[in-house]
Amino acid sequence: MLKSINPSQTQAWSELGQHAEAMRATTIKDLFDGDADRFNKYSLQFQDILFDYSKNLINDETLSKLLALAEQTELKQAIAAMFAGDKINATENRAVLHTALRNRSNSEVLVDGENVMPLVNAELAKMKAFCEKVHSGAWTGYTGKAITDVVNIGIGGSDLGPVMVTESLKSNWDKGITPHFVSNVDGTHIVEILKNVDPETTLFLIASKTFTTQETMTNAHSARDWFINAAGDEAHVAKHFAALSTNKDAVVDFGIDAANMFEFWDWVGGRYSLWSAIGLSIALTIGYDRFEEILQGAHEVDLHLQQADFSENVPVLMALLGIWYGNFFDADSEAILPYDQYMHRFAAYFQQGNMESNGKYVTRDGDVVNYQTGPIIWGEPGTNGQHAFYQLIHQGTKLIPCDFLAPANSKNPIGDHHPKLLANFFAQTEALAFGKNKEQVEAEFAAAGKSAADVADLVPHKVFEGNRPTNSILFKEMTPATLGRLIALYEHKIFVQGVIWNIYSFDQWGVELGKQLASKILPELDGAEDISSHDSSTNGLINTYKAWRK
Ligand SMILES: O=P(O)(O)OC[C@H]1O[C@H](O)[C@H](O)[C@@H](O)[C@@H]1O
Repeated sequence: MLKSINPSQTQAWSELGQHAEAMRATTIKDLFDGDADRFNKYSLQFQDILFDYSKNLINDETLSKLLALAEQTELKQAIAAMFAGDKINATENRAVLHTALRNRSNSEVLVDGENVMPLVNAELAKMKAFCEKVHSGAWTGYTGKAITDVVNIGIGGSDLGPVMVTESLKSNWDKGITPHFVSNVDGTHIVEILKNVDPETTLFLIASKTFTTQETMTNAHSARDWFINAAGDEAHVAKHFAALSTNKDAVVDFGIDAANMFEFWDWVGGRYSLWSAIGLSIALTIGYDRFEEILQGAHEVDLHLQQADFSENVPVLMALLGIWYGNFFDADSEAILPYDQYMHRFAAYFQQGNMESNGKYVTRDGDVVNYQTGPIIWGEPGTNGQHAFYQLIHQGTKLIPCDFLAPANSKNPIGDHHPKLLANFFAQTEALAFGKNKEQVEAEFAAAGKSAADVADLVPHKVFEGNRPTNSILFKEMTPATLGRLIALYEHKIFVQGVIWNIYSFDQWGVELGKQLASKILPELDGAEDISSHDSSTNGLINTYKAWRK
């Protein structure tokens, strides 16, 4: 159990409040003007990743107060508790040990007195053996052909991680396997995927921690029906369906052989499960060895979180910077902007990671918080975002701290695409921080031969205030280990923030009510009679749907 400490009652919090007032009087530009060494001071290199946080509205005093907040909210103890297998997910009475899944040191990790590493290692060995069979062609479909396509059927944490990782590592798809992902209960999703795969050479992975999720079970049954219809015999299911789950009974009830089940455990949260059997679609697509490299990269970050001084601890600094803006400057969202087309689902992945973890309004004591918790996360790959929503980041009325991410080396270095891409990354962070003041705008007009009087009306529209904070995360190139590191950095940022905000980051009760109401409404959609059991809006929507449906 984590101790309940209200961060807003700490000494550090009130000092940060006063300090934030003082910092409003300065700008990022002033801070750079006053310190030629600012980049060296406020950037860190972790393995092949450069984390530059110098373009933030912070100074040494800010950092020392933020670090004091981490201390006063007992972050160190919370980190130790998580890695030790304490049941820090108290509302579900569970340990939080996605870190054990990637514990490459194989040191003992105890849950209820039992070392879980033998379980983790056995499951990894099973995944490895399975990948080898599929890749070598030893595992065949019902007509003796090798597998060419893998369809992962899952949603939320059983979908977003595998989608994001396989996409990010697309340059490593060299095992002859094409992955597909079906998540939405909208029939369109599975129908469109099934159009492109051949039952003889397709393997379905039914990915669900609980194996009860409505969307996944519905899609799994439709896939099974489609397959049996083509194969003509239920006995062939064994060669084409595997399950990734914690719920053996439900897997067997569904008709999947327990031998084709890859297991994980209740101490792995869904949105932290790509490191587990849920990662099987990743391992099948890029190869098991590369999957292990992802685990290795994440493990390095796990050690860094535990061992590095907080002042040099990348996920801790990321978390503290988020708290600085969210709690002391009222920022309510953060943008994640990867300048890497392969990372196009990275922000979407961390929408679940952040918003399901830290979208909580009660403290660990059950009291309503008196401060902001988790931010809204959003983002698209650069440069597309630049031509869509950056206007608001540059000149809107909202403060939006942004993370810019990019590889120094492209997997597709054609022509001058990559220098152009990175020039945009660097230019955007520069523009956001330093802006363009009135004098600069006027000087530009003057240089173009325009008189001050003629352009006076236009000048305010062309002024960029700047002072928009960004983090820059530059890495050498996208490799499986690098991706593992990047994901783990963001995961631990979320954890650190949840600790400081005194909330439970590893449950997700907020998604339950909608599910319950949907299962109540589903039978009401049968038949033609009008419904009157809800409020007038819900009744009106249901009854109009019934009247309109063909
Ligand atoms: O893996 P499953 O049990 O099917 O759960 C899939 C997803 O659905 C739930 O509603 C949760 O909100 C998610 O955290 C979870 O990842």
